[in-house]
Amino acid sequence: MSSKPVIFNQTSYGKAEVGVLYVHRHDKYRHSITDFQVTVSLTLATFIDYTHGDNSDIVATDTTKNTIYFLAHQHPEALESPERFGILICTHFLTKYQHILNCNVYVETNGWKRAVVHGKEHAHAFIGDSSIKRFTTVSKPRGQPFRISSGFKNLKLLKTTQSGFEGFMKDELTSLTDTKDRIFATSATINYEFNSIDSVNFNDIWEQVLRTVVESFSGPYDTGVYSSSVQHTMYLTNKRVLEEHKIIEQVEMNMPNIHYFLYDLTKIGVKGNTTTLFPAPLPYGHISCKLGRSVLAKL
Ligand SMILES: O=c1[nH]c(=O)c2[nH]c(=O)[nH]c2[nH]1
Repeated sequence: MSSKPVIFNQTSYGKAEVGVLYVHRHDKYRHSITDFQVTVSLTLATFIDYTHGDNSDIVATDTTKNTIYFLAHQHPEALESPERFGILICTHFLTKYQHILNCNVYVETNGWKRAVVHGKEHAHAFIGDSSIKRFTTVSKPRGQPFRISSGFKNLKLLKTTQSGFEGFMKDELTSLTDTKDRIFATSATINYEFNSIDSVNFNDIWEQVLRTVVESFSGPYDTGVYSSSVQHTMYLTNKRVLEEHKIIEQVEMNMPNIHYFLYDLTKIGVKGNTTTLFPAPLPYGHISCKLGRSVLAKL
């Protein structure tokens, strides 16, 4: 039997879902806000906390929470994007404590839009934009470059035509029939990984990726574009993201196929219903696609 000591290399701990609301006061009445939810996870070089109940190396999760608020207060310029704030937090912990081997920061943003009053954007009143959620994961192993992946979740998309599903495998258990025209509804998630973070404008990239996902799903504003499957639409979207942004190394999408079906009105004597549908209850089709730059080059 080997006498090698057991190596723990998978430990991490920290503070989860720390809510930070920062008020940027431009003047007495005109303000803007940043609203982040931050989770920090640290990995230590030592395991004495786990193996011996010795807490002397632990940076308390309470201290981690205080640090998040302190850094937001002292460096509001870093709040311009969740990525910059993640970089700041990682840099702080790895600089201050040599026994921290890895810092991982996950930031989710809560979106707020200015309230519109009498047709004008309000100076300091906001409306919660609860649906689409921007997120990022910033991690920094000691001595290695930053790893950053970003994206959004919960982007609700629906189109009423230009979607079909035909030619799939049929066997004795198949009941689905081919269709050239169906509703395509989803709640999209995208997560893209950067290959470099030098002089990246994270906000611009995020806006552009969002635009690409919406355009790729929708097609031209008047005729749209035909989707032969959720799979194909996702692949084309990922491909476009990689083609448009050389700084993105790989991209992963998740597009559940949320079903809407025509309601059967013949039961109550109405024939030829083509307009009135119901959202099908669970289950839904779960479909994902990850595409890396090196794979794309070979296709
Ligand atoms: O776009 C689709 N992909 C599938 O794999 C699938 N399976 C299914 O039942 N409907 C659909 N639609």
